[in-house]
Amino acid sequence: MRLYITGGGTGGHVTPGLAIARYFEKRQPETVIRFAGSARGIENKLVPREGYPLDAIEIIGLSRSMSPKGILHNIKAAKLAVSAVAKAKKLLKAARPDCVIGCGGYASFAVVKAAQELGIPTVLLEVNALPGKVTQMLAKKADRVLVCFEQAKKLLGGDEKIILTGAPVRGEILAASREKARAKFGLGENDQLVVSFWGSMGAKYMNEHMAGTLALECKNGVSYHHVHATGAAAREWLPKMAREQGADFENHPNIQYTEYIYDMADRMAAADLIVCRAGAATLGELCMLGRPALLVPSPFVAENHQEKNARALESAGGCRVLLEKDATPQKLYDEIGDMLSDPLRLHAMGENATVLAAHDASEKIYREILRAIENHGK
Ligand SMILES: CC(=O)N[C@H]1[C@@H](OP(=O)(O)OP(=O)(O)OC[C@H]2O[C@@H](n3ccc(=O)[nH]c3=O)[C@H](O)[C@@H]2O)O[C@H](CO)[C@@H](O)[C@@H]1O
Repeated sequence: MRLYITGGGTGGHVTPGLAIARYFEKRQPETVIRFAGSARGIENKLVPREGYPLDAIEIIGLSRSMSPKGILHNIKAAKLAVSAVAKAKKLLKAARPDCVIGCGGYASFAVVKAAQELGIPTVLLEVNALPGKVTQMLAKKADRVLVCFEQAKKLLGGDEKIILTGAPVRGEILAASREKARAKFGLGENDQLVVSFWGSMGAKYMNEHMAGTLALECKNGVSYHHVHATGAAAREWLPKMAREQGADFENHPNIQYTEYIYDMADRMAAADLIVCRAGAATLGELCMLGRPALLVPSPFVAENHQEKNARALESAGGCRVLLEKDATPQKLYDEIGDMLSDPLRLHAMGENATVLAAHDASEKIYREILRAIENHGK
């Protein structure tokens, strides 16, 4: 079996692909897997780390602006899309996959489009409640469209090749043990750990606020541990900004920052509270691990879909939602303190989150990919 998995730009389009790859290898160890992504996306860090070959596709997203600059950008994007499809065809002819799996992002558009033109079976995975543009454009010719929300199924027309599987969660998340993870980080029974990050890429505005929150924590000498992932863009300026506001990290070794949390499964499993955005992959992980969260949905995503994701978890009692406009440094600090002050309530919140976990998603996805290959062209 040969699979070609494509997706990228942000982690939310890469980690589900990696989860599918790992699960396929578990079920069919001889599977040969390649990835394709955009030339500059986060997949260039994440995919090689997992030991898979990654082909780069030169492609850029469309601008929503109708200014002369926006129009010029879109002309360039359209030209690149044409050459990206041609390049993807060459890559596919060399890789000869049995199926191409598209997990979203512009690079996946080029590869899935090329596969459809070459007559190779294609499966799309749409992790969001509101299907993205790439899914909308490619769904018609795909052999299967796998979705994670009922709402997405309806919005895509609801025909029988659109299948509700749930989001695949990385194997490390499924295997994580809270006890082992807490021992790994040297946490005692009464130690509390807060883990925060703003999606796979960081977020400028929320990172500015988190700098203030970290400064408040340092100044007030909080008793809990806090690890914040800045994302690549804020790696340099966030700690500087926090220091300017009085964060003396050296004297408060409990308060730490890092560019990216690579051992997220252990960090999440060990955490008493997770503070983050409401991207689909992240929410799937929170539910699978049953961890309580304070969610600050990004308001800058298509049709505000993160708030919809977050409200679904909130109505199950699995998180607290704080809108970005209200998430000042002081408010974040107060909410974190308030949530940690009631461990029983936090525990109940984590338990509530597990109700939304899609435990059999990977197996369902595996079977649908096999069916797509088997029934292709019939
Ligand atoms: C701003 C934006 O467009 N966000 C979208 C993007 O989010 P984003 O790329 O942030 O995606 P998700 O929240 O879905 O996934 C992030 C993934 O990165 C991991 N992670 C993150 C930070 C870190 O330091 N370490 C780490 O391992 C998380 O555990 C998770 O597995 O794709 C998602 C899936 O299409 C969408 O729902 C989001 O709305």
